[in-house]
Amino acid sequence: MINRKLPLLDIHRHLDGNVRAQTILELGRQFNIELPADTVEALIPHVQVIDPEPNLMAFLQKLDWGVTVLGDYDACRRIAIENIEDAQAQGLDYVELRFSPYYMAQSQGLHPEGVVEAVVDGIKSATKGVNIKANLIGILSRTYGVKTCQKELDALLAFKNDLVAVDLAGDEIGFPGELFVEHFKQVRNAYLASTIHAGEALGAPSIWQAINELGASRIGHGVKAIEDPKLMDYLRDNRIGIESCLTSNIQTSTVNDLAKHPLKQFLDHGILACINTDDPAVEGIEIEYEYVVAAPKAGLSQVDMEKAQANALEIAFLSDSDKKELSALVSAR
Ligand SMILES: O=c1[nH]cnc2c1ncn2[C@@H]1O[C@H](CO)[C@@H](O)[C@H]1O
Ligand SMILES: [Zn+2]
Repeated sequence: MINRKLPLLDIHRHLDGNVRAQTILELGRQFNIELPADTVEALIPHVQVIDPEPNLMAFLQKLDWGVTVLGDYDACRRIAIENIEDAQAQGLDYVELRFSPYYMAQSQGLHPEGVVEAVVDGIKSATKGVNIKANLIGILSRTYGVKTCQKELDALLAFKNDLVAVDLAGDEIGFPGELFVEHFKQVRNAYLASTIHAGEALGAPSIWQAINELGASRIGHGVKAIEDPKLMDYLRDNRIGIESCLTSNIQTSTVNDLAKHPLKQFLDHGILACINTDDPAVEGIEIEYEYVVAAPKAGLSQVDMEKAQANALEIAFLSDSDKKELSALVSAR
């Protein structure tokens, strides 16, 4: 269960993997984009994973309608605002929302920089005067290749003051981290942190590469760390956090049974691992489901879940004073 006396965070949540089905329908109509269905019920199987997909890439296809309907910058702003509304409705105190401006821009010919501007603007306006804090992480969608990722990075760096980190997501097997060393040099030079999707589709060497060559201070998924005892020690000793996403790992067939998910072992080893959603609308889950249903199935006790909640705050891209403030706010409620 979620302990409401502790701050509730989701620090691995894709804004563009979390577009409401109703919004996809409405934007489809607004921009005359033909959708595979014209009711929410009939659209669900096209935009949501129902049974586990055979692999990561099959899972990722389910995100596509959510960005295909982004016909203008206001549509991008709208989904950013709705992401804050939904996170707040879930009782989240703090979210790190990540998004790929090129992925959001490409279908309808928008400019990635305009997309970043619209998302930043939407998040700023939606978080004013409400009880939720949010930060943005920019994504390089590796599936589009090295050159496109450079353009995507340029668009993100134009708004570097509005971001806390840069991530690398998409096809880990087809576009391994080795291709993106130059990109993450620029990320470091811009004084931004990096968190990298690694050890999800590839093994432990991909996690070592993310740390040593891309400068990752956190790892998205990191499931395969369990295969390398030296890496397990390294993650613990260097306080490199793991953003676990339990249901996502089942739906991508990264793990075939929650009882075999390594999160419990990460926690027992003293690694700063935490519980997150990934792409909630696409997965048909929310943060509460991860704590109430998925985490117990993965063998976590109440104490483990509270540890995971505390770890999320520990590794969040927030200053120490912001972390203290968040804790104080929550314990006073
Ligand atoms: O679980 C995941 N693993 C790897 N990449 C992902 C995952 N979920 C979403 N994306 C990728 O993130 C970008 C949109 O934010 C897209 O590139 C999408 O394919
Ligand atoms: Zn992810």
